[in-house]
Amino acid sequence: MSHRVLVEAGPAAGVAVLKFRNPPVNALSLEMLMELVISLEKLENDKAVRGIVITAENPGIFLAGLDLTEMCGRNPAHYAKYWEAVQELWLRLYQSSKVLVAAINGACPAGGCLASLTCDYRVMADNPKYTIGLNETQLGIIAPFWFKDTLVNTVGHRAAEQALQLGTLFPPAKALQVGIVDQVVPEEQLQSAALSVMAQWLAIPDHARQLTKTMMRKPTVDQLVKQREADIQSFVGLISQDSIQRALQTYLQKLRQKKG
Ligand SMILES: CCCCCC/C=C/CC(=O)SCCNC(=O)CCNC(=O)[C@H](O)C(C)(C)COP(=O)(O)OP(=O)(O)OC[C@H]1O[C@@H](n2cnc3c(N)ncnc32)[C@H](O)[C@@H]1OP(=O)(O)O
Repeated sequence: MSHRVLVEAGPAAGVAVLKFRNPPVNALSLEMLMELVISLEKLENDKAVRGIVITAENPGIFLAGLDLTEMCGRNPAHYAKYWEAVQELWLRLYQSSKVLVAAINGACPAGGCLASLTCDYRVMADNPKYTIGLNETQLGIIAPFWFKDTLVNTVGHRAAEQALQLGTLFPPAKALQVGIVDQVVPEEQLQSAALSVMAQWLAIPDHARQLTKTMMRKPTVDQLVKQREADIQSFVGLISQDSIQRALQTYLQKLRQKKG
């Protein structure tokens, strides 16, 4: 039974809707990652499902990214387990044979942006409070190579380099201009727009679309698969450094003090 992920049958045949519901901000905790992987595996094995719309149950925050509390003050074994789960989610999403459409109905920083970038198409609600991007450098950390490659595959090298170095969080219109999202629509039309684009993608024969997707994504997937363990060790080494721990603690404190 999943608490943090809700899967519903969509209004159209062959379409499921996967909703994030991990209050307060839909951060990707270890439990949330594991529930997502299980839900995605079930959907992947369900032949009746051809497409999945991915969204947040409550508008406002799509996904707040990785859970910072999983990366602060823990031991190396925990960091390793957490990072393996992050890798697993990315591999499931990026290699999914289904059509994935992200209906971005809230803030979408870092790991949230990465999850949306694994989808085949991104529709974002036109709300200036919502931003999207890989903002890792703003936290004093570095996006791993497979985060970077997923962005490069979406927006090209120059735009990705600039966005990554600056850790830019783009509001909807700018995200559309850069190509991080494919469509921006009024907030109340988000779900219908996602279903409409899903129908267009499902009009293509599955086998041809799936083989094309694999052809396009395989080199990026292979890069991580062949050095998965080394990538875990590299993460554990970096995240355990005092300077990185201090940077993350400072960032978390700033988030907490924002309210006070
Ligand atoms: C070094 C080696 C390489 C490492 C590579 C690691 C890659 C990391 C990628 C990531 O995903 S890092 C995480 C990046 N995420 C963010 O920067 C988002 C931070 N959060 C926000 O900007 C805001 O919280 C929000 C999502 C825009 C929502 O704002 P809102 O005003 O609605 O809520 P808050 O009051 O800010 O937050 C409520 C509550 O939640 C806590 N929180 C927020 N984000 C996270 C998070 N990502 N992880 C854990 N906890 C989070 C926040 O601290 C508040 O907690 P409190 O105890 O209630 O004060």
